[in-house]
Amino acid sequence: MTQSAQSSQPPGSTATSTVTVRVPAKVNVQLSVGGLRADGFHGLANVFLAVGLYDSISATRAEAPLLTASGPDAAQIPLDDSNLAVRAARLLARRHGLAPDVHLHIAKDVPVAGGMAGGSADAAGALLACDTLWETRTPREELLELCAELGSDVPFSLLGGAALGRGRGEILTPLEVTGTFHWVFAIADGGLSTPEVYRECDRLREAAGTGSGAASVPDPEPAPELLAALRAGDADALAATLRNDLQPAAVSLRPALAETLEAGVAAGALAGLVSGSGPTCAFLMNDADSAARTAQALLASGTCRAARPTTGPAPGATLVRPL
Ligand SMILES: C[C@](O)(CO)[C@H](O)COP(=O)(O)OP(=O)(O)OC[C@H]1O[C@@H](n2ccc(N)nc2=O)[C@H](O)[C@@H]1O
Ligand SMILES: Nc1ncnc2c1ncn2[C@@H]1O[C@H](COP(=O)(O)OP(=O)(O)OP(=O)(O)O)[C@@H](O)[C@H]1O
Repeated sequence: MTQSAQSSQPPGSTATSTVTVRVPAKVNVQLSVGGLRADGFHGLANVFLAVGLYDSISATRAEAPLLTASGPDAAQIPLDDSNLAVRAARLLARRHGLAPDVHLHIAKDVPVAGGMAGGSADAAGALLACDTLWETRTPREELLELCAELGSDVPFSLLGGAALGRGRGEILTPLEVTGTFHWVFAIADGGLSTPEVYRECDRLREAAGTGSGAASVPDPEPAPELLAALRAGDADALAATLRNDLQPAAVSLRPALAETLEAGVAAGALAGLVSGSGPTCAFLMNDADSAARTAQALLASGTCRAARPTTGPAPGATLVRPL
């Protein structure tokens, strides 16, 4: 699997032999991080919101496995067997005793290593696309279990909307949301490694003398005011309760993020926070007009590479071809 392509359609695809799935990015409106567990993960109270930046994953029957990618940042993703979409296709094929002979094509729009679960989106998309192409009809619960095997964020990429993630983030409870929240995402040059950001979080906790183990960090809980703000569709109340325990670690590894966060708030955001493990910064806005203005001001501030206005919640992995 070592080929890249620049077109948005997989080469050689035909209308009948290709399945395409669209999958959203996410922002964590609450990311409360518990102590480091014995298995190397952290217990979380993780409130996910899917937002309107999407990757599209196409699956086409092929004689042998092949992966291609397109989009401005496609060169940043691995095209070998470490790609999460490839791992997803192999996992599903193994589950059903099939050969993983499929051409996967990723049309990439979610920032790479940006804290917006782009790789997870591709994994969830590949699972759904291959399950449809191969007519394996895997029950939803089983698909969610396969997602969890691939990564902590992957089940949410399949589900979309808004959800509380417990455990390491993979145990999901859908959440009620009223209306639409407006956001601007400030995309940085270069990514941050998720395990490194968690390690930095532990290091900062140790340095502060609070300890980083499961015995010393209280079990994280979702904030009732934040869940109420989502239920009510109240952007001001949500802005007052946004929280990301990984933010100090992301800013410690990338101090320039402090300037991006300041620039967004100075440009009219209700509040800003680092998205997940960063370095993308997320700004909650009042409406679409202020989102467009703030995106322009952020770009002009020179504190980010790109600024994208969008909304959430967005639907989870969705079949877009064939309809
Ligand atoms: C930061 C978030 O994006 C917030 O939603 C997620 O917690 C990260 O989820 P992800 O990228 O799917 O992460 P995984 O692929 O499951 O794990 C990658 C690495 O991140 C760290 N990790 C991840 C999830 C978690 N609850 N605790 C962790 O400490 C571990 O070092 C793990 O080896
Ligand atoms: N399909 C994929 N798309 C992007 N990155 C991938 C993919 N498959 C594997 N990777 C690897 O995973 C790393 C993390 O990429 P990803 O874009 O998922 O980060 P992220 O959005 O910060 O993740 P998260 O928010 O879930 O922690 C990349 O640096 C890349 O090496």
